[in-house]
Order: sequence, then C-alpha cells, then structure tokens
Amino acid sequence: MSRRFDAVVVGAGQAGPSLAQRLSAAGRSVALVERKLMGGTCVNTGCIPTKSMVASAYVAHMARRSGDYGVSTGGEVAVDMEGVWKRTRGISERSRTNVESWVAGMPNVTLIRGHARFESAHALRIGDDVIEAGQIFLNVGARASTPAFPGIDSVPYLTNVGVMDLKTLPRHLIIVGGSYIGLEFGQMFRRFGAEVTIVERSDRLLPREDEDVSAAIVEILEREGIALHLGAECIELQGKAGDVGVIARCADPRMEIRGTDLLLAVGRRPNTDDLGLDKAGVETDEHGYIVVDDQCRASIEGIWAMGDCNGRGGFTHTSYNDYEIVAANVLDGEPRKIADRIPAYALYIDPPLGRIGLTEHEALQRGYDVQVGVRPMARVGRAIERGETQGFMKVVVDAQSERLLGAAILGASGDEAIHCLLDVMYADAPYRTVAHAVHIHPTVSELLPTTLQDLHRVSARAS
Ligand SMILES: Cc1cc2nc3c(=O)[nH]c(=O)nc-3n(C[C@H](O)[C@H](O)[C@H](O)COP(=O)(O)OP(=O)(O)OC[C@H]3O[C@@H](n4cnc5c(N)ncnc54)[C@H](O)[C@@H]3O)c2cc1C
Ligand SMILES: NC(=O)c1ccc[n+]([C@@H]2O[C@H](COP(=O)([O-])OP(=O)(O)OC[C@H]3O[C@@H](n4cnc5c(N)ncnc54)[C@H](O)[C@@H]3O)[C@@H](O)[C@H]2O)c1
Repeated sequence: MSRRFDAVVVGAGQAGPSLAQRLSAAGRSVALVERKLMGGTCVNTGCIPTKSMVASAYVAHMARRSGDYGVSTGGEVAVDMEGVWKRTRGISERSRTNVESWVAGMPNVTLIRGHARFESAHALRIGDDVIEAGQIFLNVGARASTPAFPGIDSVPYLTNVGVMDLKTLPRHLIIVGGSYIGLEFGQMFRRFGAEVTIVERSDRLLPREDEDVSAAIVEILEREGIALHLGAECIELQGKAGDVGVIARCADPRMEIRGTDLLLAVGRRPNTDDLGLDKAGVETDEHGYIVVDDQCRASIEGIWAMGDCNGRGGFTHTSYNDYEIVAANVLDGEPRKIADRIPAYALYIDPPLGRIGLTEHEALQRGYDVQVGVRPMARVGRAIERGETQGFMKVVVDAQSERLLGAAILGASGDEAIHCLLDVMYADAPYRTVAHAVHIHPTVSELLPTTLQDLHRVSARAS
C-alpha cells in the first residue's frame, strides 16, 4: 500500500528531526523514517558518548595529578570501566529519549521505523510500505570505514561503536588511524589505564593541520605514555581475540605491533550504498557522498541531502547548519548557503584543539600576505593557575585586508576561547577589533588580543 506525504525526511540524525519540526509547523504532512536509533551518530555512538568518556578520563588524569595541587586522594587511582560505561550510556540514553519524545510530540509528523530505499525519484520503500512525496530530504549519515586490510576478515576489531561498549579495560589497545577518533579514544584509554599504541599512515598526526600543531599534539600524547607509529603504510592485521597484531609492511623500518585489542579509526563512509539512489537517479561522487549544490539540493529536483552524507561537513554542527540552510531556502525564502560557513571544529583531546578557518599553510598556499601571531600556553596566566600549560594559540591574519583568516588554540579551554575569533570572522570585522578589545582577567581568551598585537609576516618557504 502506498501513502502520500508532503515531505519525507530519511534519518533522524542532527538535521532530520529539526527539519521535520519546521515542515510540520508550516502545516506540511511529514514522514520521518529512522532505521535504528533516534538521534543518530552524535547522540548514540559519536560526540555525546565520547565526550562523556573524555570527561571520565580527565577526572582520572587529574586525580593522578592531585598531588601537584596539594590535594591528596588517599591512594592509587582506579578506573571502574563499568562505571564509566554506565555514566556514558545514561547521558546518551537521556539525550536519545529527549529526541524521541520531541519527535513524538510533533503534529503532522509520522515516525516510520525501518530502512528506507528509493523505488523512484519520489517514492521510497520501507519494508512492505511505500511512501511518496514531492520533497525528500536525506539525512542518512555515515558509518566507520573498514578498509580491506589483509586479515580483516579473521581478526577481531572494534570501531567507534564497539569501543564505547567495553566494560573492561583492554590491556593494550592498538588504534589504526591518528585523527579525531583515534586520538580522542587513544588518550582516554591511556588515562583509563590501558597501554595504547596509535598507528598512522601519514608521516604526522592530523595531517590537515599545521606542522607545529601536529608536533605539539605528539608531545602531549607521548608525555602520557602513548606509543605513536607514523608513516605506517600497507597495513596487515593478524591474530585472534586477546592477541592482535598490526603490521605495516611498507613502513621503513617495517613495523609490527602486538596488543590485546584493535580499534579501526580510519575515516567514515556515507550510508548511501543501500539507499537505492540509482533508482532515483541521484548523483554521488567517487566516495559515495551525495553531490549537492550550495543549498543542499541533490542532482534530482525535489531531493536534498544534509549532514555527513553530502560530504560537505562531517560534524554535528555542520549537519545542523545544513538543516538551517534547507529550512531557510525551502520555507523562508532566504538564500542561505554552505559557502557562508566558516570551517570550525574541535579535537577533544586534553588540552583540546579549537580550530577555525585556514591553517597557516593553507593561507600561504592561497597566496595571502600572511601574518602570524603565536603565544605558548605557558605564558597564559589562567593556564598557569590551572596547571595546564601545554600547547599554544596561533592566529593567522591577511596583512592586506586586515582580516583574520584562521586560528588554532591548542590548550586549556581552546574549544571555547576560539569562538571570540570565529565571531569576528563572521562579522567580517578587522582583526584589530579583537586586538583592541578588553577581555576578562583571568581567562584564556584574555591573551588573544595580546597575540594579535604581536604579528609577524611569514613566507611560503618558512611554512
Ligand atoms: C566517535 C565519534 C565522535 C564524534 N565527535 C564529534 C564531536 O565531538 N563534534 C562533532 O561536531 N562531531 C563529532 N562527530 C561527528 C558527528 O557525530 C557526525 O558528524 C554527526 O552525527 C552527523 O550527523 P548526521 O545528521 O549527518 O547523521 P547521523 O547522526 O549519522 O544520522 C543519520 C541517521 O540516518 C539513519 N539512516 C541511515 N540510512 C537510513 C535509511 N536508509 N533509512 C532510514 N534511516 C537511515 C541512521 O540510522 C541514523 O540515525 C563524531 C563522530 C564519531 C563517530
Ligand atoms: N571532535 C570531533 O569533532 C570529532 C571526533 C570524532 C570524529 N569526528 C568526525 O568523524 C570523522 C571520522 O574520524 P576519523 O578519525 O575516523 O577519520 P579521519 O578521516 O579524520 O582520519 C582518518 C585517519 O586515519 C588515517 N588512515 C586512513 N587510512 C589508513 C590506513 N590504511 N592505515 C593507517 N592509517 C590510515 C588517515 O591518515 C587519518 O589520519 C571525522 O572526520 C570527523 O568528521 C569528529
């Protein structure tokens, strides 16, 4: 039997439910289709549970450092992994329940549980049901990529989903991939008490960041006893449960690491291979991302793609912003677009890395007349008082337009402090607006004006 709606939203991640609400408030009948957990990745297996685990790891770390602050915890610090798991699941489940009751309360919205697949450009099948609509909004997200490493079929491994379900501590966790997921889980499991080895293909961690940022992160992680193996190409997996091996055959010298557990953190792939996109004629790129224009419209009239599945973001805030862009265009006649978004993200190791705009390297490559200001966190009063002086802040300015091009704050509260620079970029104001601002003492942000008052020119050769 076929049912007709004004609009169908596939996926209840970061964009879908908000869009369903806006469409419903505009009086449209909406079907929201979700095959698994309401709230999608961020709520269930992404940001919310990882940042909850990061919080537990931080407490363990600070408890071990308590003596530095003149505080005694009266003995050895022990981490109860089941306790960590319970706290994390509780936070994540409350968040999911909130999404569920929010959606249940939306007038004109029918929640359909199941996997949606296109039958044609305006019809989707969910089990025995077919639903049709003139407007279809895809918010299907992505999942961990598991490349065809030799041995992958016989060696047990974890992805972001399984690793956050562990209720006992791995003795030695090997992580393949030294980017967001690898580094966040790597540091947290080290702080929980596991031996941790990170194996990364590139010759440095976070290869998209400036070299000074990568180098400072290496220092932070190695200081905590995390083993790093970079330049690890041609990965092969060996072993069985409790005894796993990762071999990098083309590395020089050849690497072989043995551990008890294995986490693959080598990127994500969009959930577009099982959507029947060919039946709708929707174009995807070579990685499976749905090709969209600057307003999230797919190649077929009446179909939009938002969030991780369109390859234009990869973060919770970019998925939510895609929803805002679509709602503005479809419902408000406001031509908002992805190109107006300034790249911004944080890496939640401790201390965190807050990042906006261009790196120094990117700015030079694009031919800007680049000025840079750098200040080590060891010269930031608030960081000294907190006893958290690792890292640095760095601003990148265009000397000609006097606009901020980007910034990195690797240091205490870097994920928060970066926003005073981000908002100046959105305001398109000269960097001197911040350089002359009076910030509150004692804060990490207080040193941003000082850093902007001490710029020096850099050339491509020096980068
Ligand atoms: C470990 C980890 C940590 C992260 N930490 C952060 C962070 O700190 N900050 C940050 O900004 N981002 C973080 N991210 C990324 C962030 O989680 C994602 O970018 C975000 O959740 C993507 O949201 P989305 O709306 O695009 O898709 P999702 O949230 O993945 O939602 C897609 C939904 O669609 C459903 N679905 C898929 N196919 C179908 C179908 N055919 N039929 C019906 N339903 C379907 C899925 O079940 C899912 O519920 C993290 C990711 C991971 C894995
Ligand atoms: N704090 C955050 O905002 C946050 C946290 C976690 C995840 N995320 C999102 O999830 C996405 C996925 O994260 P991720 O860390 O899995 O992926 P990623 O794409 O950011 O990085 C993958 C890493 O694995 C390495 N790699 C790839 N293939 C390899 C191979 N064959 N052998 C060895 N190393 C290899 C890459 O060089 C890279 O460093 C991120 O891009 C981001 O969008 C965000």
